[in-house]
Amino acid sequence: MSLQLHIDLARWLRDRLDDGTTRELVMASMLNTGYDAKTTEQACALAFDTPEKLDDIIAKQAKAAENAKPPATWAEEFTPSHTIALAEARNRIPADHGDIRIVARSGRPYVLALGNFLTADECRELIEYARGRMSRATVVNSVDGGDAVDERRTSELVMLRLAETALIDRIDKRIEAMTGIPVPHGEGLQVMRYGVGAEYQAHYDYFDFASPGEAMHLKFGQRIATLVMYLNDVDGGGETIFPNGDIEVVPQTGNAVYFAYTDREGRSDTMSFHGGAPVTSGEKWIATKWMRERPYHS
Ligand SMILES: O=C(O)CCC(=O)C(=O)O
Ligand SMILES: [Fe+2]
Repeated sequence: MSLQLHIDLARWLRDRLDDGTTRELVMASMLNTGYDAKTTEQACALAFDTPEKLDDIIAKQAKAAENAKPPATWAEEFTPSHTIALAEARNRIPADHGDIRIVARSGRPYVLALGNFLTADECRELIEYARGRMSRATVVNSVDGGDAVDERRTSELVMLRLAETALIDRIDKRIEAMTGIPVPHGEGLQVMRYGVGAEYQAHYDYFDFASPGEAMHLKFGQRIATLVMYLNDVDGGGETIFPNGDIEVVPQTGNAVYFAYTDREGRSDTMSFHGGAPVTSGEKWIATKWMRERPYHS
């Protein structure tokens, strides 16, 4: 049986071949990010022993992704399983720290740009808390050192636990109050820092049932919505982009972007394809909350 590689993993493996990362490091990195031993073994055998097959997969999957259309049975209007009900009727959402403002809306992809989700003080506190805890986001890159090619891929991150600090608890509860998605459905906040040139290539946040590397994540339930909070002003670039909707959200301290991508029947919306554009000047700090269809934490 041939291995089905998710396009993101295939591209990542291609990049590691290009930058000369060793097989051992690639394997360590995959295991570290949660791939099981068998998938890791098979993916590395494919990439390192038969790179032409890897390129073939990338070419085929890229084409398939381009052609991917939502199923014909979908209504023209996407109805996410979770919307922020208040946001549809009003321009402000009262919260514990003041009003969250709706800055922009899109029906499909379902996207809300939000102002004042966090206060400037909260952003500063979160950055300071995360700064000393950032891990080598990708083992591979940090070993390669800081050359320009590597830097494009390098973002540092830290996963924080629910209620790890009073501030994190407050933010998680604010997200619950705004979205109606209970705190235990949320993964721990992830804080990420991008330097100049760093980006997050366009992707789906939901997991692909067809991909063995991702299927394991589904046992904790599918992701249904994401909130990306911007913790600082970025001098240049770093927009969150939704190419299918031609939407760019500019990162600004305390603002956020919420997007929901699962309909009431559990189907994930391909229109939610999105990424973080390269930072061209300054740095970019975000905190991301991914939310699941059912409790992720028990
Ligand atoms: O960096 C961004 O603006 C997007 C981040 C993102 O897509 C994610 O954290 O899932
Ligand atoms: Fe994302």
